Amino acid sequence: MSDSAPVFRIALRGDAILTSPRFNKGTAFTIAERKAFGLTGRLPSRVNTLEEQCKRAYDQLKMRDTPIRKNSFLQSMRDQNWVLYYTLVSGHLRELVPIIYTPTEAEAISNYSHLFRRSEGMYLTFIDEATMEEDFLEQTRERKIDLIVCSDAEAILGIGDQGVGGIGISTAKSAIYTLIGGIDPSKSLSVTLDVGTDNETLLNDELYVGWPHRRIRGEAYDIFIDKFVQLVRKYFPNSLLHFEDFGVTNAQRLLQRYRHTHSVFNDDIQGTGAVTLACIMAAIGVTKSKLSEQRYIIFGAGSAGLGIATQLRDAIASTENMSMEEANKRFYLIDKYGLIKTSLEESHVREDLKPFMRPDEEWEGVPTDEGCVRLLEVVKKIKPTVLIGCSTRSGAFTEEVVKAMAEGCERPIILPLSNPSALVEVDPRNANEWTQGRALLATGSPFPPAKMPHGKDYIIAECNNALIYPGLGFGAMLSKSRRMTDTMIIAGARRLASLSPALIDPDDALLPDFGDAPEVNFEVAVAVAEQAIEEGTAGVDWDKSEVRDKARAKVWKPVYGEYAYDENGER
Ligand SMILES: NC(=O)C1=CN([C@@H]2O[C@H](COP(=O)(O)OP(=O)(O)OC[C@H]3O[C@@H](n4cnc5c(N)ncnc54)[C@H](O)[C@@H]3O)[C@@H](O)[C@H]2O)C=CC1
Ligand SMILES: CC(=O)C(=O)O
Ligand SMILES: [Mg+2]
Repeated sequence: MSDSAPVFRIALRGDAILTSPRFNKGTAFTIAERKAFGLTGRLPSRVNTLEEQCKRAYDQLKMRDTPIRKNSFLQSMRDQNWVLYYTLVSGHLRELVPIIYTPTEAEAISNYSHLFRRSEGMYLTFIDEATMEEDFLEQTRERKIDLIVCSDAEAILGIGDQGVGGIGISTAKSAIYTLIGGIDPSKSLSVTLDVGTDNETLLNDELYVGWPHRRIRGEAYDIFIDKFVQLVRKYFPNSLLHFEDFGVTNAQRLLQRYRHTHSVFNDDIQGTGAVTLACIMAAIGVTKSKLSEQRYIIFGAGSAGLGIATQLRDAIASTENMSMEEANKRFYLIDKYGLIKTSLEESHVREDLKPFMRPDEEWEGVPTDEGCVRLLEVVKKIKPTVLIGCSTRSGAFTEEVVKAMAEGCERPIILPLSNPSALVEVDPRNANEWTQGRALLATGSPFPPAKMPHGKDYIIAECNNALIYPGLGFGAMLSKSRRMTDTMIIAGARRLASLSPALIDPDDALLPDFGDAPEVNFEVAVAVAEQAIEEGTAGVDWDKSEVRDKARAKVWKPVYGEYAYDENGER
């Protein structure tokens, strides 16, 4: 990964270059550059190094006393100077990722209209559908875009419909692509698809900055989304289109509709499935068992729950030579109406959940709550080895549930994945205590370590899709893959699992530390690109042995370039 300064010919002068986050260097502009770009009178005399700027910025950040104030400060820095922002956050990844991403970003998004200072990314609004192409081109003309992250904001993290505030998740996910995946920020685009909101608080808020209208659904919604996807395909046919936090009725449907014609990725389904698969592969390395030998309860059968079930099922079927039907039988999915089983009303079971439906006969005689078989009863009956939460239901894994599970297996694998932190199904420190340190744990948002009975810290791994999606995406972009295939995703998950600290010490974290996420994701990207080449989906004609060096050369690093003024240069 070369740190040598890139050279740019730039057509911006004066305030125009100072307000360009891509090219602004602030007090780091050299004397020669100040003269060439008309900046001498616009900057104080001293020229700072990037290191000095970072020190000053970090001191200023520390003066902000709450996570949300730190989040606003960092957002404003990102609007001003990308190199400084990404250098600062990269230097303090473990401390600052929770500020720019979950859990703090959830608070920023839910207060979006009140915290609003300036626009970021692209806002495509339903009422402006007629001019969508012009609006799209206004921001993308003459740009080379490799990555588009979009959200319609119907299911942001675990906090539901956030309307136009969804731009916050698109920009946060894009920033993580850069920080962890090494994607050049000038080649990514963050989009909110504002199709209205059903969030009453937002609809009644006079300061709401989005389109104050109920959410558009049905055919009109599909036409709007399709228009956007076709623009992406027309102008950036080789880009990766990342879908984030769509509602459960649209997420899987849109993925299936577009994944065969473009490189499309749904993070909540595929990214979450992949990171959870890696986490469980690491956990069964500790318990010395196979994926197919587990009994899985997935609590919360929405986008993430279905994505996890599907990813695990596919991995069992493909790596352990088992039929899909047989592999499906390892899973027990639970949603609001209890266990997904055959006699549940049709309206309570989405079509895509049907392969995982349990037969009624299996549950005869099991106590129900108005006909619903609840989590505790399922745990008691099937004695799960793996319990995964993606329900947004804080505290659902009660002491009784966790203890009942621990009675039935030596090392229960418990992954309460709901975000943000306040929605976690069980505080991992409680789960650790209730199982006398036997549980193998990971969460969706960061948590402090738990204590093992012998006094050692047990590090709670962060099983968040951000630990893998930047690498999956980078691997697909690097190999110019025409599709993001399931086998590419499994290759990335395997590589991540192989880096688990628990494989060396069973009492260590199930997944690598977030502080190591850039190196880890680099490995994931290499695995994905190698797989794309092997299976023929790659658009490059490299040999697999070349991938690592090609990837190194492509990683974007936050370093100031050397600038020369050129009226025909970049803007
Ligand atoms: N750790 C990670 O990487 C990820 C975590 N998540 C988290 O998972 C949660 C769910 O996200 P999505 O699947 O995108 O949302 P979703 O809305 O598609 O799914 C949530 C599901 O939970 C169900 N549910 C709600 N209350 C329940 C209850 N009392 N009992 C059982 N099920 C219940 C809902 O009916 C729905 O099917 C969120 O908190 C989200 O932040 C999502 C994606 C990635
Ligand atoms: C992590 C993530 O994608 C979510 O919570 O929705
Ligand atoms: Mg998400």
